[in-house]
Amino acid sequence: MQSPAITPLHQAPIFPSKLQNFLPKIRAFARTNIYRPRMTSIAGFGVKSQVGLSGSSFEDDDGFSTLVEYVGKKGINVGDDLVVLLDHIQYACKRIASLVASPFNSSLGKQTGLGAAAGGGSDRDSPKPLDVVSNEIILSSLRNSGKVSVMASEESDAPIWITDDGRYVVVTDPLDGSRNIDASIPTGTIFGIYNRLVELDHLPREEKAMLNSLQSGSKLVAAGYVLYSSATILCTTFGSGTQAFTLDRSTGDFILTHPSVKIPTRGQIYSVNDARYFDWPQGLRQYIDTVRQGKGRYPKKYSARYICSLVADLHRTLMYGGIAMNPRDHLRLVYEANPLSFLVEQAGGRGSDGKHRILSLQPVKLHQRLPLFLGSLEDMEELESYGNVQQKVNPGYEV
Ligand SMILES: O=P(O)(O)OC[C@H]1O[C@](O)(COP(=O)(O)O)[C@@H](O)[C@@H]1O
Repeated sequence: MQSPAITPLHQAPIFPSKLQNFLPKIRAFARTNIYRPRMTSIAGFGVKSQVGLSGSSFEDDDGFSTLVEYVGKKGINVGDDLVVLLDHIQYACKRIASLVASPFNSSLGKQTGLGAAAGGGSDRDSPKPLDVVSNEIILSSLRNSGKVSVMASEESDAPIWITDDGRYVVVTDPLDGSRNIDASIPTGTIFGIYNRLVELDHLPREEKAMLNSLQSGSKLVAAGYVLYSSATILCTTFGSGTQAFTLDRSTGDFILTHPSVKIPTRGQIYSVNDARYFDWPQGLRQYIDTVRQGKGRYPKKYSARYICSLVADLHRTLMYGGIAMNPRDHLRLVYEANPLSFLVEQAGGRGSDGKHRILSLQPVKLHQRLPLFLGSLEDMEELESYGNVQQKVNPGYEV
């Protein structure tokens, strides 16, 4: 059977085209007629008190705040340019959410050798079509925002220069975990936002694109991930706490559901690909052996959870505590480790390569890989006390 024709990306609607014309009416109807619980009752979060903006006018009449309202003038006011950029990023992510949930995604998700054409380097896993499509969706949104000078993505060998006067630099993994997509396992988009370094404006494009993308994570202005799972959740930070918003499919808005996310100081869960045990260094083996027997500083047996989808494993870790780790040189510093470490730190946790704080590392290559440990403060301290936890033996795993 022939695969269905794919709508060109820039034309692909979030909602079916017939519905599109009625969207304003549907939204108005949903706002007034669909029962929505008061914010204070959602998931047990007392939104108004936790967010510190109690009763502020960025909430609508229902006491709800959308992402755009939250970052806008009546909310935390991150500045008009960043609001516009964020609005375009969330739009792109809604399109990706729709794509990964599409009945046609399994035909898109197969390896087709598009990797080389899309600029996949031999050093990296060849991208699958869904990665490529997601990349194009984000690139098109960043272009349309008019606010971005450079986009650096997992899917391109080199950063893409977009416009000279864009104020921001965006680093992104457009669709992490896409290797799991055929099994409908959660995936995610990761992004980080830097200011453009104006002092580099005089350099040739390629050079300034690369140098702008290799900024240290400590310079991030904002970062976030979007989890595509049973709910679509956008979790973000602007350097003053971490907030999470859940997509309301009836209106298409991201609603603030998890204000001021705080990772528990200790969890009872470790998240790692256990099959690599025999390639782990002594320190990591000892740590895992200890906590799973309940013989660590916290005298309870730990549980293992591993989805093998970084955003999903991290989201669970933020909610329940513990450590999400990949001890081998696999994850990327620039567009995975840095944005996620910024988020975790802003939620009160720690991001480390097993030896150093991630945000203190100076990237030297765009697709630089490293071991990554993200989690609760006390768990991270205990892990690092075991010394050698980085897996340096990294044989070619098939899956
Ligand atoms: O094979 P491992 O070491 O378990 O790595 C799995 C990790 O790789 C990732 O799939 C990212 O790698 P890719 O970008 O190459 O798919 C993460 O989502 C996941 O956490």
